[in-house]
Amino acid sequence: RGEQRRAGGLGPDTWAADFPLANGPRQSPINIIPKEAHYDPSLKALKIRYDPSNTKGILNNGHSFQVDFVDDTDSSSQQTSTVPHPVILYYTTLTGGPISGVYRLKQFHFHWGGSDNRGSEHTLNGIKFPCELHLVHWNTKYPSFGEAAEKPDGLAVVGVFLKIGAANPRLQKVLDALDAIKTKGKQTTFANFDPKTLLPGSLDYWTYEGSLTTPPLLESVTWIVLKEPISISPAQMAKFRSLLFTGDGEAPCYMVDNYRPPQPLKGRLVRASFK
Ligand SMILES: NS(=O)(=O)c1ccc(C(=O)NCc2c(F)c(F)c(F)c(F)c2F)cc1
Ligand SMILES: [Zn+2]
Repeated sequence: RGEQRRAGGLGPDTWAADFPLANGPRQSPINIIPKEAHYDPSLKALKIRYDPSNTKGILNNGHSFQVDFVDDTDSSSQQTSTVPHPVILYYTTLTGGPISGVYRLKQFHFHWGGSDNRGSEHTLNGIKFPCELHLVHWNTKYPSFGEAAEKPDGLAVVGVFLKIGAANPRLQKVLDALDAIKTKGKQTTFANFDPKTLLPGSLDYWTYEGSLTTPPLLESVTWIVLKEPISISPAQMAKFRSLLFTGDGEAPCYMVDNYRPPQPLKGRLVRASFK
């Protein structure tokens, strides 16, 4: 895809000019070779705890769409103009796995291709999946996501592969909201969505130290990539591909191929939570 335009910016091959981290020592995504991963019996099971009241909205951000969660306590984010909300009692949190401490879910989003032979960011033995889900969490030892994004242990992203198969009923609520956020900058309300319903039966994972996969490519992500994919049907994939990179009034450009290809491992260890 090289220099091919991705609306609102140029492709991954051009990022190094403005973001020198693009050629850094711990960039993401990577190609995962299961046979070269090291089983680590000290890795704990992932624990995800979800509070249904946490979902905030769904947004077309011009390079993907994301479902945002309430992840801060300041009143502005929870008070509506008239009715004050009770302070959220607890958040959607990730603990266990390769991380220590409590990480809070901020948003989830996807990456996908223009056809079923590409779209995922991580690859398995060089194989690309048509789509990949990212659940983005930040370490609550830091005051905010923005601060955490600058720290080497600041973020944890759970990656889930999607493979073509039967229609996935768990995706339907997300898909139904896409008509309202077709163009860049559009957002709509989205309530009571349990992100745990998007996870596969097994929480076996590979983990390695990496980065954000879009600029500013910050090297602050502990990646946790699940071994078991979830399914998505061709019709559901087509719905993702009907979104636009472009804003209202711009020449329309379909939101496809919003993935960064695998980056050099540079000596990093990939650990497996399973034999
Ligand atoms: N594909 S992925 O690796 O899962 C990924 C996850 C999150 C972001 C993100 O939040 N970007 C905007 C953003 C930043 F990149 C920051 F560095 C920051 F501090 C922000 F507050 C912020 F919103 C980018 C890529
Ligand atoms: Zn992502």
